[in-house]
Amino acid sequence: MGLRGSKLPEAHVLLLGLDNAGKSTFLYKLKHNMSVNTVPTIGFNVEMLEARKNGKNIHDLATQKFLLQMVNS
Ligand SMILES: Nc1nc2c(ncn2[C@@H]2O[C@H](COP(=O)(O)OP(=O)(O)OP(=O)(O)O)[C@@H](O)[C@H]2O)c(=O)[nH]1
Ligand SMILES: [Mg+2]
Repeated sequence: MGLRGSKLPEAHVLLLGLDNAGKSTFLYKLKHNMSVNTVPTIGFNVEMLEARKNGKNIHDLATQKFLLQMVNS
């Protein structure tokens, strides 16, 4: 966590899962709010996300129900 000139705290989040689990799909759904076609990731993906997007606080993402809605919508 850090501030880096912003009032919003900064967090580094590591998303781990088995091959083909949907990690990249989930990451790009969060970042772009759209479902993207993915290819198997070689190495890893790194993206920066705003803590607040579309009026939703990132803390709202903690519920599984919300996560499933995000990915499947
Ligand atoms: N039905 C369904 N398919 C999903 C979902 N999320 C991802 N997929 C599909 O699962 C496949 C793998 O998704 P990826 O996001 O590439 O998975 P990954 O975990 O990044 O895979 P690696 O990079 O190989 O580790 C793709 O064909 C996605 O379309 C989901 O919520 N439901
Ligand atoms: Mg991937």
